[in-house]
Amino acid sequence: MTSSAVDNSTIGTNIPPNSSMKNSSPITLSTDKPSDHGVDKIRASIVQDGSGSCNKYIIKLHNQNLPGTLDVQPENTTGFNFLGKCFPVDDAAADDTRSPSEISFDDIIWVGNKTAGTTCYTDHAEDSHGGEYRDELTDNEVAISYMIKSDSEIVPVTKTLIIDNLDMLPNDIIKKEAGRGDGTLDQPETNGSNEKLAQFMLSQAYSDPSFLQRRILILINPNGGAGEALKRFKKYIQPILKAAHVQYEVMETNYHYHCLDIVKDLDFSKYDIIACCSGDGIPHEVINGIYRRKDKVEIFNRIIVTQLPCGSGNAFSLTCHKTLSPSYATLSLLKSAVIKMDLMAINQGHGEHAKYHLSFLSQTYGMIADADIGTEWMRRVGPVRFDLGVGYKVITQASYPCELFVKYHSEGVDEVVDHFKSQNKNSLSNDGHQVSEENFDFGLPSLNEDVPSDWTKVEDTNSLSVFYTGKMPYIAKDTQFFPAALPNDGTMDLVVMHSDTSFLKKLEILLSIDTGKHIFHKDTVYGKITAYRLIPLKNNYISVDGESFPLEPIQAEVIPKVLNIISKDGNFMETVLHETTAN
Ligand SMILES: Nc1ncnc2c1ncn2[C@@H]1O[C@H](COP(=O)(O)OP(=O)(O)OP(=O)(O)O)[C@@H](O)[C@H]1O
Repeated sequence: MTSSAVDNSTIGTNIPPNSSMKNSSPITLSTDKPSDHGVDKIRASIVQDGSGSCNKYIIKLHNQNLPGTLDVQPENTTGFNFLGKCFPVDDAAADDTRSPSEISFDDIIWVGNKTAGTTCYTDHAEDSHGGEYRDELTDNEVAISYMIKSDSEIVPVTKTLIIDNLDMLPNDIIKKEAGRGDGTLDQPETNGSNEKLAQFMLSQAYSDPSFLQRRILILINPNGGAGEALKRFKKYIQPILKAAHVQYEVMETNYHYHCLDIVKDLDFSKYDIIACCSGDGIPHEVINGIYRRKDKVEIFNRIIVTQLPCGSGNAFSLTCHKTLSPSYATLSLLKSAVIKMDLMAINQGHGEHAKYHLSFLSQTYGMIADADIGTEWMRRVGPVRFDLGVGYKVITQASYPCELFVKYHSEGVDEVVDHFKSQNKNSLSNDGHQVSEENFDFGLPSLNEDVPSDWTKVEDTNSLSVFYTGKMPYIAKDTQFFPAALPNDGTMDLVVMHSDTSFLKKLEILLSIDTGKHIFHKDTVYGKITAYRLIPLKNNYISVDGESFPLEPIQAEVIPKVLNIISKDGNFMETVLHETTAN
């Protein structure tokens, strides 16, 4: 286990943004000379951002550009391919428009009133902190760590800035000398130290600077991502955590389901965030490990669960951090606020054999489960095994008979779109909802009883090819299986497809899943449901969050707002419905 301690003496607390800087323009005072400490110092001004970004200020550098692109090789961090579509690197980097002559507060991850060494990323994460060189800075100097682009990822650097326009900062940050009567000011001074300057800058960098106090447990599945997970952590994630001076511990999983054992005995009071450096399998285990504990209510109410994408399937990160890049996801972890997410309670067996699990992502039976779990033996051919599996099943018109009952919330795509429009804007903020024991008294009937009368039997399930329910819109990159999925609207999304749809139409539907437009196809059943029961009638597979579950009757219901997750911009990744319902 490795750990890194927070240095509270150099981390500021929240200062409400002060409006006294409105309409200010940069004024360069050129009073301080860069000192000869051997630490790079950059002259800069804090100015209002005219670009229309959410941040009020940016830092303009004088006569010096940011370090150029660092020589770090990109990793392939993609999820699995879907029908031959392969995207080797994440789009986040392609959309990245950092300027070499300014620093956005969005990129600043740490501000200190003492230097913390000049940090430059190296391949060896342990070295990336630089020497712990510390030095008092003068009144208008601050040390910052910020992110710069490096190929398809971002990496942290630490520099000292000499802020040249202190007189433009809010009044409570600096002490301006009494006016000389002519409306002009003498050279401004800070209130005795640069601490408030650092705090002010931190309040611009973080919507809530207390995010830096969140204690993180990193769970790494070293086997994840074809054995690359640990390397990805060390190369892309750990340097950022260190540069941000956050407190974290690292634990590795040593065997299948080890995470369940870790969580069983974990002292959760030591952490605020559980960050899974893995695929979607480890978050599934963390959530179920918590569910099995007696103190689950207390834990669910306090702990945040997130993923830093290091596996082969990283739908959690893609949906919430909106990226498959470990470094961009880590930046999102540091900066983003918490929202509540619904989970799904899964039941198999009845009476004394009844078993319950929680699912955060999806459940599937039919062609998708067959192409995923049924091709495990082809694992060595890589992610393309899934494409081959689906292709084969489409060509052979494979059907997966079952009985299916659902409790509809919105039936058909039109109702779903109406619901999405009404909910998308107002269901997202964290309204302080608290989980209670009642949330875990599931309302599902026993599996040996009939379903309630307000559930609907889905027709033609003898020719079912796909049954898929999910809580997150993306199941992989460019695979918007559930474009109407919302974090906490109390529903899960349902897709059903049939094998007797013609080959060409089926292909058309499957090829439009990348844009989410398959839901508008008349041969796709799309709805929002609050519960379902599926009775499989064919020897096949059931997959829950990508894990193989017993092939036996299964039922599920939504448990609203159980899980604290970190979500960039407070919402799930945009889908086709954000475009079609925008106005
Ligand atoms: N050290 C380990 N050795 C073998 N399996 C492990 C180990 N640690 C965790 N696991 C198991 O690996 C499975 C997959 O984990 P995860 O989702 O993190 O990785 P992944 O790369 O996305 O994997 P997959 O391709 O199998 O979905 C989980 O079921 C987990 O229990």
